[in-house]
Amino acid sequence: MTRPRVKVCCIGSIEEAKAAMDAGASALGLVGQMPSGPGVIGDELIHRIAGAVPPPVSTFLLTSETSATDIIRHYKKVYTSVIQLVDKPEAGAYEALRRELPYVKLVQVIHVSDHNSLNEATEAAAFVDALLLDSGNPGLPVKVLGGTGRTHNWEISREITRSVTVPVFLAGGLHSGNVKQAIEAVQPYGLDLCSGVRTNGKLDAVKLKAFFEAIDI
Ligand SMILES: O=C(O)c1ccccc1NCC(=O)[C@H](O)[C@H](O)COP(=O)(O)O
Repeated sequence: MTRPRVKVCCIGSIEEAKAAMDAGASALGLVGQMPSGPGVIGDELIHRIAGAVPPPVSTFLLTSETSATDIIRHYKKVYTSVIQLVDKPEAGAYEALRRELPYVKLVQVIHVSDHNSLNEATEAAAFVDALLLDSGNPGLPVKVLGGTGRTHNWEISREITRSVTVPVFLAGGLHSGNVKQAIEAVQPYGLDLCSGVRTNGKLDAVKLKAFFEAIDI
């Protein structure tokens, strides 16, 4: 089994970006305005961090916008290499994003809850460069779109990775103690995590090292 790529999310400073890259991260997540969650930073800071990251490492803007116009407006404040859509986009948005931003990679988050998530994933996979399976709940009065620290049903996630041809990242409650089991269960292309490598909201070098050691297979 090859080692999955790792995206360290909720990066809050250039120092955190460097620490994550030094530990072995292939990608960094930069969380824009969200209805809730612990990892949100301002667009000006996202732009600065993205500008400081060298080319082999991807920078993901996490946006909760759902219309193409608003997603493009958000992107044009930060200029990351990837846009991660954490909510379901409006009809026609993927096509408009491809037309307007043909050089930007798109990642769609699927909040895995039940077997409908498989349909949602296969539909989205036709339009994007990768999927990211997470544990949020967009159905709540105040939407929860990530950063929950909770795992979800990995059997459904495994079904999704088997069914789609695009790369799949697994997220939601991953940490050094459960990541090996998660890789075996889901066999994802990549892993994404936020709270599992943080203490009191700050990136924790000890947890980060333990996480990369745990996936050193
Ligand atoms: O962290 C947030 O505030 C957040 C809010 C809304 C969407 C995404 C958010 N975080 C970024 C991520 O994509 C996390 O890496 C992912 O949800 C996994 O988080 P965790 O379960 O804490 O590892």
